[in-house]
Amino acid sequence: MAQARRPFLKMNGLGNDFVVWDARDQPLRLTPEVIAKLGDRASGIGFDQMITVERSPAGVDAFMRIHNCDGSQVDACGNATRCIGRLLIEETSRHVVTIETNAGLLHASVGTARGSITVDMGKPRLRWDQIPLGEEFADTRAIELQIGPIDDPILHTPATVNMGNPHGIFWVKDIEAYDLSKVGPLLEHHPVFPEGANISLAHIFAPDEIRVKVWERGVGLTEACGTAACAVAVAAARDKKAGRKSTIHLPGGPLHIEWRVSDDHVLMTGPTEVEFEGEIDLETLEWVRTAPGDADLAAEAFA
Ligand SMILES: N[C@@H](CCC[C@H](N)C(=O)O)C(=O)O
Repeated sequence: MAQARRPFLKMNGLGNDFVVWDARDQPLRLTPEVIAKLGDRASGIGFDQMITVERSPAGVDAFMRIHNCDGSQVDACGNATRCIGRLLIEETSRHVVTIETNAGLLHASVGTARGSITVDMGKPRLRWDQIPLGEEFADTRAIELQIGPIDDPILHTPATVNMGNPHGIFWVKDIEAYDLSKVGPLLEHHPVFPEGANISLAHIFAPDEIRVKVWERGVGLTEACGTAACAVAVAAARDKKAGRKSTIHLPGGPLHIEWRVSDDHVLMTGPTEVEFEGEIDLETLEWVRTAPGDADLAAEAFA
């Protein structure tokens, strides 16, 4: 049966962008092929992740299903959790909402800076089989892995962290000195990461200030990755390279991360943006913008 035109929202967190469907009353399941077509920036809507908001089986505010733009389904997306948190906070007029994900229940709340949202991303998982890694490593702060010549590796001994999804973090002196679009795919699919991994280059340039560039699993280079920011902050604090609160500077802007001492939870704070509202014909995949987003509305207000 032909599906009617479906409304969607285009949102982003620091340029890490999403198409968001409200499927709470009208279920929506798209094939990986259709998701990949929609995600294509040349011929589709274009996004890093597709987020389907569904009714929560656990009975909390909503369930959030996450697909990368290659069509793969994944368990966690930090920036999208902030975006969905914002929508639910606006909808319910509450200060805190709970979002069910395949990585657990996450709480989103109004952040301290204007317009910002804080998400409690839960506890990082640090054991080799939780990340998961393909073989046993007693210490996941620096695992044996290198690419390039044995005696002069290009990148080596990453820290590994699971924030609901797997992350490998390489400490470097200059994140721009590497072509992450070349080494990223090799590392994402390295056999040491049986489920693949998001790969970060990280440089601590001042106390608790870390510059990060991310190659996202199932996507490629992105402007920002919330779970990577959390993973880097945890890896830095674990290794005493930084304190429990740090600012992670991504190409799209900064995220503030706290790895709370009292309960080991990781809190991520940063902005969200509605880019526009749209509608799509799911038969033909033709889509149109139907309403402006935050930036256009702000511009209109000052015109
Ligand atoms: N952009 C996200 C991470 C999305 C999932 C990731 N690509 C994976 O495959 O694990 C974020 O903000 O965390």
